[in-house]
Amino acid sequence: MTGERLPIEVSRLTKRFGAVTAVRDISFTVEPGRVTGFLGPNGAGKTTTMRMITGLVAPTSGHATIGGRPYARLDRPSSTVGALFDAAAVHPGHTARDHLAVYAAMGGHPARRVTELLDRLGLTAVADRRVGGFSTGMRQRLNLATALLGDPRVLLLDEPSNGLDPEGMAWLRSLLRGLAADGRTVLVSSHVLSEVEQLADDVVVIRGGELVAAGPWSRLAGPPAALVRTPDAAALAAALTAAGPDPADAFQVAAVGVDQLRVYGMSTPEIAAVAATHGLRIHELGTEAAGLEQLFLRLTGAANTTSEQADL
Ligand SMILES: Nc1ncnc2c1ncn2[C@@H]1O[C@H](COP(=O)(O)OP(=O)(O)OP(=O)(O)O)[C@@H](O)[C@H]1O
Repeated sequence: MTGERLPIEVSRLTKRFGAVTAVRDISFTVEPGRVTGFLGPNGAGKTTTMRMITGLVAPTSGHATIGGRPYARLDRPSSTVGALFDAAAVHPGHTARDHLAVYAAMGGHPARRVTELLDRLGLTAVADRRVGGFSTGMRQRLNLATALLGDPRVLLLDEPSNGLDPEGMAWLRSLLRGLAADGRTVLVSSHVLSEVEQLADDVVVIRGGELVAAGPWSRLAGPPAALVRTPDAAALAAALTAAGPDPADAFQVAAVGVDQLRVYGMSTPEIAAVAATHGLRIHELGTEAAGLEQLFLRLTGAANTTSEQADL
């Protein structure tokens, strides 16, 4: 099994809970050897999708496969897929060592994995303390250790960065990078843009149960936006829109305050040329670095995600 590369394929998955459609006809691929961020606001359908991939929730329609097979048809599911959902299954009276020992026994994993993972996840010093007294960050480490017990080739981690401080985030990043570098498939959900930006190579963005975008982060982020400071903002926005290139969805003009425009999909020389043609004044013209927030703004037209830590 060692070294197997197992992509996750999600194909036209839909899940309805009564009147609520939690996930609607979404398809994407999670590649081995990369960290994929699964991004969406609370209630977007991330957990439901991940539960469908691991067979915990039956889809209303569509299917998901891991290395070409549905989860239920994997030979050794608990050694192939490690999943972290929530801390509910941690008994507060158990020590971290007991907790891992119980899960190792249930999964048929060797007892030495407990000591190895306590060490790898930085939990050796607290291994004999009761989990009930753990901080959220320590609990997250314990949950990750549990997901890694079977040395799985595929990891599905639902909000593993919850409760981690900046040092914890750096640690998580290097852990996930190491797992992916070894050819594992890593899908990690978050509702915080900046976290996904730090952790992921690829991004799958969902909103309201629907797929918004999927692909390598570097390609989705695209070229940087242009920023124009002009006293003729409204007239320039109209002129740029009239001259806007195809495909229309890559081009967008957004007002930033009264005298500034952010323009996607048009170069600064092109913007200057449109302004000159219409006799409009430009006081400043430059580009801003591409980022996930801008990607998200461009894809959804959302207007209020300006701070560095912005949630979707
Ligand atoms: N068992 C269920 N019964 C009814 N509705 C559900 C159930 N599970 C999820 N939902 C609904 O489906 C939608 C998607 O929920 P889901 O938990 O998948 O989103 P999420 O993106 O993981 O959000 P969060 O980050 O808050 O966990 C929500 O409207 C939720 O209320």
